[in-house]
Amino acid sequence: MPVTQFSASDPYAYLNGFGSYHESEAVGGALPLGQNSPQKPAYGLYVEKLSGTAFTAPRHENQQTWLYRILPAAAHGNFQALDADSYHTQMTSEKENLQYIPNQLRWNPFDLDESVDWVHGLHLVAGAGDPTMKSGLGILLYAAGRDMGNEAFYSADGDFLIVPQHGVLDIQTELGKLLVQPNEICVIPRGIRYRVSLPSGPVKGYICELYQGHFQLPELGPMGSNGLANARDFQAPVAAFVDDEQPSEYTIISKFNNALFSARQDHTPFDVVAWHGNYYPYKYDLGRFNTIGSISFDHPDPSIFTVLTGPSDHPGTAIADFVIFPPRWLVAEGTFRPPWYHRNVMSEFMGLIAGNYDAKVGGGFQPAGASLHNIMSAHGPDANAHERASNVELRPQKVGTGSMAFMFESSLMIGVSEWGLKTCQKVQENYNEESWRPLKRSFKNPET
Ligand SMILES: O=C(O)Cc1cc(O)ccc1O
Ligand SMILES: [Fe+2]
Repeated sequence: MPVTQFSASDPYAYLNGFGSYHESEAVGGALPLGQNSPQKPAYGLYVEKLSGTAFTAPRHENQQTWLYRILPAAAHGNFQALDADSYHTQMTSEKENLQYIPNQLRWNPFDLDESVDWVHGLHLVAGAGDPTMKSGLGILLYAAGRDMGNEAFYSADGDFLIVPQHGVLDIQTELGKLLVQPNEICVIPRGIRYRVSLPSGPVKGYICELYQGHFQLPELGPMGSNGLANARDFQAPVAAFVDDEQPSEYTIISKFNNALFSARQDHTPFDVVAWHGNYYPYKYDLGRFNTIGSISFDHPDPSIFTVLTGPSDHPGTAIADFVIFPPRWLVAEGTFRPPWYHRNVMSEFMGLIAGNYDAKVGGGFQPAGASLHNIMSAHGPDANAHERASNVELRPQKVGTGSMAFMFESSLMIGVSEWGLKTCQKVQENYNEESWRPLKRSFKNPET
């Protein structure tokens, strides 16, 4: 029975820091000193480089990791396309385009599916752009109830930002293990192979796949050098490997232009004994977010709640911002405290991990549900929330206790997949009618 060897006694030990240069070895002396690729690496390991940016990317953007492993990742058979009906990462089963519609959309909670594993539990619900052009993003929902077998999955399309809503993910990556539960998130950069087990039973949640660039921390501007998500709270795994002397059959599943391919190999892909670099998976506890808000008046833009941003080439304009609405105090004086009614030049896809969201008190936005307010689609508090917030006594108030809503906000127009619009059967037909039609005129024209 192969045994996983870790670099520390705790299999879930982590290295702290966002965008840091880390190194980790599960066996002392596995990392070469003073060079990356010695003629004879220690212990007969192979050296492999994993690039996260172009070789020539400027230093401040450059991301790469050197792996010291038992066999190189290249040692596998040819990839074969999987039957497209067996998975749900494409736009439609007929491979048609996403549908772009200006309606406000809201989904009832998505179901668990105990019959499938991580890979087969991925469902593309919405997106924009094209992984072949390295532009845009995909929004996926996952629901799974089975451990992956002797399999490893990677996406060549983009970085997965995973937002668990229910259940624990035990993620064995090439670089080590991550245990991720609701109210935490993790990012698995493209190319990194991993296998998901479910130690607490079925899981479901949301994924933002960034086809373009990588997630980074937002600028803090006049806020100064700390606040929001602090760099030291991001955690990368320590090196952990399986020393599998007997040949073992493994399947590698590749997500490539949203289609899935599989290849066989006769050795474990989780054989990285040591690594060093700044291209690695990481997790973050949303409870550590240092929430900042108005201490005078008016409702600030939700950008103050940005955890991570996937920038476009235009400064300040994201392909995907990951924004959270954590428990917080509202103290603004003389202010309508929930979000204003608005039309946004960006698209807003929202989900709810737990609790409720203060802008929607009608009950239709539930944990494991979602909403999409596309570019310039008007939205805001529902009639009940408006009524309450317009009349409430403005004492300091703690909102969102036990709650966590989030938003994937994108400068791109978001299309919805056939699965998202029809197959999932979760779209609320009357979202718009129930939320805003009940709003009454209260205008009293002083001229008449
Ligand atoms: O629409 C929403 O609920 C998200 C949102 C929240 C907020 O506080 C300000 C703007 C915004 O789009
Ligand atoms: Fe909004």
